[in-house]
Amino acid sequence: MAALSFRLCSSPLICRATLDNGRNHHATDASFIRRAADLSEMSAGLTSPHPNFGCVIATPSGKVAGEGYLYAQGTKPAEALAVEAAGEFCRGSTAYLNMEPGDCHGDHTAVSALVEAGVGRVVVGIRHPLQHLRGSAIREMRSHGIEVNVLGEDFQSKVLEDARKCCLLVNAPLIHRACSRVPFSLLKYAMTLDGKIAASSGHAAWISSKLSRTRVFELRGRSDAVIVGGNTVRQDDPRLTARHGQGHTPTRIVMSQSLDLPEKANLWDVSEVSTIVATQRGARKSYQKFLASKGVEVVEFDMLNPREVMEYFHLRGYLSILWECGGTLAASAIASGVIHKVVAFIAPKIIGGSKAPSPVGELGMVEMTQALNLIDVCYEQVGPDMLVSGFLQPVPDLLPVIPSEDATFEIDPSVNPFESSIIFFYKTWDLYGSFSNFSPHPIRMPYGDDYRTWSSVEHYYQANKFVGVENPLSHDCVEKIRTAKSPEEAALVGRSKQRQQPELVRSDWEDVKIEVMYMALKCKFSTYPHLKTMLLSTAGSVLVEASPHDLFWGGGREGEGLNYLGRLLMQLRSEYLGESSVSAENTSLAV
Ligand SMILES: Nc1c(N[C@@H]2O[C@H](COP(=O)(O)O)[C@@H](O)[C@H]2O)[nH]c(=O)[nH]c1=O
Repeated sequence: MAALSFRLCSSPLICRATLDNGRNHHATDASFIRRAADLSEMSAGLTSPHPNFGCVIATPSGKVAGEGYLYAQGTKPAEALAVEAAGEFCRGSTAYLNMEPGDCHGDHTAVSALVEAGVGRVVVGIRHPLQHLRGSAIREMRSHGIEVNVLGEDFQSKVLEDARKCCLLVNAPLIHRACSRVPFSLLKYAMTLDGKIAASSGHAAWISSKLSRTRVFELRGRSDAVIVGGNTVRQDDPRLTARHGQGHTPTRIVMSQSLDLPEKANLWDVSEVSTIVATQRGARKSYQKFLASKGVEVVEFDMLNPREVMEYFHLRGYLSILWECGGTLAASAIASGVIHKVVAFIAPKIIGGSKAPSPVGELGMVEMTQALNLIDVCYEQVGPDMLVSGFLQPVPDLLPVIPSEDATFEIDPSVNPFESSIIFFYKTWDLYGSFSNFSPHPIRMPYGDDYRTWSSVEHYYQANKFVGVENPLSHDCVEKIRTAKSPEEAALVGRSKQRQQPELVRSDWEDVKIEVMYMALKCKFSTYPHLKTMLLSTAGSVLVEASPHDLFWGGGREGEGLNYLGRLLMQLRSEYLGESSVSAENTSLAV
């Protein structure tokens, strides 16, 4: 902008004014984009990690008219919330988004909210990192005549570059998901000034201060899972809970080749939060049975190494993992290239001990020049401790754009990079994410002799477990689920109640659950024409819910799952296709 005006104007005074105006313009854009990035993280710790969206709507005079952020996967988009808050001030305003809209493939709620509100200009921090969503919302907004500027594309400046960096950081997990097959992993440890994570006896309580450990609880609350090795379980008997009093508690993962683990451990108490043990295939079958009897999920791997385990949890839709392991596992994870960021709490204390363990074990480096240098290092004092954090791998800026299926076909028709006969879907941000029961598509379903609206299929499905049971506690469950603020909260309540108080569940649930799900899907896909179109567009392909651990509704890790969700969607699709072929026949007969 400034460059263009400089070329056109003659008097230096005007140029300066225009230039300054351009710079102010940038400063304003940068400050609102940074605000949107901050907003986008507001749900951290409340819900499980999801794509972070924040939206600030500013009037032409630079006043904030409305703000919003995505609370959880499958809830109202940030843009729609900001438009609601801004009301009539949206007309002619500018909307600032940390990231291009698109929590759900094929969903237009965010863009239509901005278009219908009469927003005049949109500034976007970064394009959506996922290939199937990247660029479509920007194209759609421009097609409605909205001026859309993307930082780093339409104009550059230092202040804007810094704002753009904030947008990259708040969605680092999603960006890493877009271009690697592992979740974003953060290695955290606390060590004494002389580099020990425990005394030589193994005693470690406590190295870092209470304030630092509170920060650790926050880090846990921002993670899908916290992972430790067997040694940590034996030494510390940790709980690994978030203990920050907010909503989200991460799954605990133990990696143990031998399953040489104690019978009694805090991690085997899964009443509040689940635990998964990753082990070598065939290890200690009797102990695996013991863990299963405690409600601990055991996942076997042919090769138990950090990359295999991380690729598996990537399939489970995990975005962020916190490694709180000992030095041996930390070294193995770093060597496997799965650690992206390191967070070290350094306490001003000396413990000594030639055998005292250090944070990172053997990496095979013999010269200091081989040391791994952190990038974007931050230093922060936390109480008496020093927090040093930085990236082992930079957040990829310009992603290797994975060519879409059509683009690949154009390049070389003989190459068929995608198994087009099978369509996998899982998280709402995945391709065909709208097929997920967590997608933000409210449905109106018959309820008793009335109708009720449910925020998602998941809300409706979970509530139905407790319908028709005399026990007043069952009615409470239905209400608690119906009013849950997100599909994930509805699932959490439904599943934990079913596990803890099975007597509250309707006696015929196992017989009716498929029918309940089918009715909900039928309502969803007939309520939203674009979803029905998307479903019909998959004709000829097998639909599989790519959940590697839900072996009833999902496809399972090696296809061993029953995939009932995929089956019901295919059944619905053929019903629609049958209808449309019948109607096409009628039409042709009518001609
Ligand atoms: N000793 C030590 C840490 N130890 C880490 O915390 C785990 C215990 O978690 P929890 O049982 O939830 O309190 C332990 O297994 C180890 O991974 N962490 C820190 O931030 N600072 C400390 O000084």
